[in-house]
Amino acid sequence: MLRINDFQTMKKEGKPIAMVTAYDYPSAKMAEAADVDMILVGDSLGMVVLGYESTVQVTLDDMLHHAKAVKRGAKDTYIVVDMPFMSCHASLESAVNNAARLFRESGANALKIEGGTENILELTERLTNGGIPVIIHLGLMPQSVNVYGGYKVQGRSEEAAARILREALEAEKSGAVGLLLECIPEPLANEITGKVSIPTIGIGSGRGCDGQVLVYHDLLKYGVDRLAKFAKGYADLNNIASEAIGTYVEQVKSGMFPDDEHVFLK
Ligand SMILES: Nc1nc(=O)c2c([nH]1)NC[C@@H]1CN(c3ccc(C(=O)N[C@@H](CCC(=O)O)C(=O)O)cc3)CN21
Ligand SMILES: CC(C)C(=O)C(=O)O
Ligand SMILES: [Mg+2]
Repeated sequence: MLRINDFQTMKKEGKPIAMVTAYDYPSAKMAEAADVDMILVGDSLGMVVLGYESTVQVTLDDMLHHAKAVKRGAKDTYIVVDMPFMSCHASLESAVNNAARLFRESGANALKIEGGTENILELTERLTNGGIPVIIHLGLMPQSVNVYGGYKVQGRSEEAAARILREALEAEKSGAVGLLLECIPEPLANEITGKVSIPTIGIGSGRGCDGQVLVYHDLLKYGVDRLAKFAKGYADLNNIASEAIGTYVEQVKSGMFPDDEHVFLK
């Protein structure tokens, strides 16, 4: 299994980091078999696995349930788990307790937290001091979709770009072991990547990040109807799955299944 210092070395040597999300035992096994460098148990599971409108509905117990399954499927891959909606905002004390529980019970290698506010950076310092590696998620933070009024590229204005750059530098100072940059313009992601010594993993943030992450169900076109501009489908499991299930239904109805091969004759 790769460790956090390996990812720093990959950054230094210009070797891209490949990360994919996984949410359960089979997706984790597939990701590990494909030799991904890191798995993210993303709170996007609320949307692509549970069918919620956004990630806002996802709870700490949901994250634990899925993260444990991922860990069982990928025992030898670096696993990052998302802190879900509002789990870090009630108070520093409850945030520390929530993070400690998710980290301890999931067996994750690091936690990812959305936000670069002073409170989140203070939390990052506390968790780091306590032994929990933190990845800070900046740019488009899906848990704030109701504040933005939609999933929109962030950091397009000069002021917003300057703020995100400052948050990135402060996150590094607070001890964050990595940055997740979501949906920011490529030049801003490149500037951040050049100015921090911790690895940047991008989604919708261009070619210059130290690594890339894609949502499993987007990568495989599985259960999602429409891909965002930045996502790339490398397979079409929607068609494969619906054709296979359709054939099964036809064969049951026509009496073709089960056949001799699939019954116990005695
Ligand atoms: N299936 C899936 N893939 C994801 O990458 C993903 C999720 N779900 N759920 C949680 C968040 C939400 N994400 C999203 C979803 C949509 C856009 C989107 O449609 N963006 C517009 C940008 C419009 C603009 O501001 O110019 C796009 O056209 O891509 C972006 C990020 C990323 N995450
Ligand atoms: C989109 C990625 C970065 C994420 O946070 C998730 O999958 O939840
Ligand atoms: Mg997430």
